[in-house]
Amino acid sequence: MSGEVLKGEGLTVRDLRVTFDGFTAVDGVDLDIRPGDLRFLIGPNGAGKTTLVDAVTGLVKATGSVRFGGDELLGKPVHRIARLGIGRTFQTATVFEELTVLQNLDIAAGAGRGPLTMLRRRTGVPESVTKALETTGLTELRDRPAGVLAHGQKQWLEIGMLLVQDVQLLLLDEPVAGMSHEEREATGELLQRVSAERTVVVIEHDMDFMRSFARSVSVLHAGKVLSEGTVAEVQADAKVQEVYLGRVSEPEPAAVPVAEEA
Ligand SMILES: Nc1ncnc2c1ncn2[C@@H]1O[C@H](COP(=O)(O)OP(=O)(O)OP(=O)(O)O)[C@@H](O)[C@H]1O
Repeated sequence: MSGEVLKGEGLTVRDLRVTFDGFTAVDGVDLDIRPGDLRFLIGPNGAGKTTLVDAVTGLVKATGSVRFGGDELLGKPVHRIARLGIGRTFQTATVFEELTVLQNLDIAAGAGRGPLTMLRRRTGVPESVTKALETTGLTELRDRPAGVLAHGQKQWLEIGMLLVQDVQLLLLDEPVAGMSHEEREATGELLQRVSAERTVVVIEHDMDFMRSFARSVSVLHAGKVLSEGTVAEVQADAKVQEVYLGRVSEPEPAAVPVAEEA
């Protein structure tokens, strides 16, 4: 890097393991995600991507080590991990539909603050909220109820709610699922802007979206990291082609007759 100092903290995962009733869903994962990265986690269904994010955010028990900045996250409860500047979105948006965009952001900005501070802040729109509206492109829609927003706009609002909490590590679960092409492009550009100052990890199945916007990629398979690197590097990896990416160039299933069992 050219000596520039990126804001944000890196994520270091070592020998992470998550077991459900004897089944190992995450099986010794190591990850080094540097500050300012836009890392995509890809892999077939059941590879362990969501479980990995659950472990980082404290939703499931894990062994090994997950360090963010100077702090060990494993063993800490969910709310303490959140307070260290780690936030996530889920596959379905979780905004307050009856409240306006502004109110949703305002509530998120007030998270963790006392009622007196909240009252004092009522007089104006906090700068962090104004900035989040601009970053997410929702300024014009600030007084609309979140429930009337398009699917993509709700996802951007959720990302905005993480920004106003000054989250330094954003973990996003399939942020472009169900979005139109235009919404995907806008989301990719949003994530690039966000990751200029923070660290962003995206679980994704959309390979076109990954190719267009990932700065780095980790491929998970059966709970392990199968491959890691730039988009070009993982695409060129024969192991990846075999278990995952190769599928996109395979003939349609209909064109492959399935042999009848004798
Ligand atoms: N709470 C749970 N109890 C038991 N098994 C679980 C639990 N959560 C996940 N698993 C299993 O762990 C494995 C990894 O699941 P996970 O959801 O992390 O995969 P994923 O890579 O995110 O898949 P997808 O792309 O389909 O979301 C799967 O086999 C899943 O069935």
